[in-house]
Amino acid sequence: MFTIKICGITRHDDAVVAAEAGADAIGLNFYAKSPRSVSVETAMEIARAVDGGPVVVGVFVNASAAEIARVVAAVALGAIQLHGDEPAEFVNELPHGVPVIRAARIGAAGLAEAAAYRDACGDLGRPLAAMLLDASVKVAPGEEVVYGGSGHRLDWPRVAAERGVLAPTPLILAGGLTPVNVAEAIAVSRCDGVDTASGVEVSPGVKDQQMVRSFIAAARRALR
Ligand SMILES: O=C(O)c1ccccc1NCC(=O)[C@H](O)[C@H](O)COP(=O)(O)O
Repeated sequence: MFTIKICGITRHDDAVVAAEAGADAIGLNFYAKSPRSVSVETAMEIARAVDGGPVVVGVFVNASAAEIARVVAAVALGAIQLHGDEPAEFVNELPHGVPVIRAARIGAAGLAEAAAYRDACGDLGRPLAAMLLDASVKVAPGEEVVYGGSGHRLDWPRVAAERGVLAPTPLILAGGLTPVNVAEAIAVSRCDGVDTASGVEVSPGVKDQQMVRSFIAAARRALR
């Protein structure tokens, strides 16, 4: 569905730079606790700025189906990224005709859990458009779960070794990707696409526009 996604964009100009540099998708984050969260009004403005360009993906963490439907309609999102603890059955409550990407935080158990989730969505008649593989971050008891944007890397060789269990679902590698490591990440993991948030930033939600351009160019070369 897409191969290069720049996530956590909060500024109109960063979205335009990503689009002009050839991003296939941009991610707008609607999780209020994220430093990259945007209001629906800002999201509408950003989506208008890149109209006809990259797919605009809405990132949600444990939002209600009604809330997601409201945002999808207002912002004309091209895809929904579930990045929380939503069960597989939840996909059936989402607006029809909008592709769903599941973010799976990959820990010690590897990709098997993600494959079971993917299969359950298929059985429900709502196959996933892609699976986004993100890092799982250990937190101390009582601390907030880190759902995403952690800058932590996955075990790329392990992803490559286990990716077959998720075939033929497209795999988007995320977690700690930067302009410097993205080519190696693609070569080693053999994923179909890549996603980055913190790896191209000056500060959370503020993209370094040169890093965005470099990331996209390096990823594009490596994905050829
Ligand atoms: O970026 C966030 O702050 C975030 C918070 C909660 C859920 C998801 C979030 N980001 C979603 C993404 O798709 C990120 O690009 C992905 O987690 C990778 O982040 P990073 O390691 O910073 O590149």
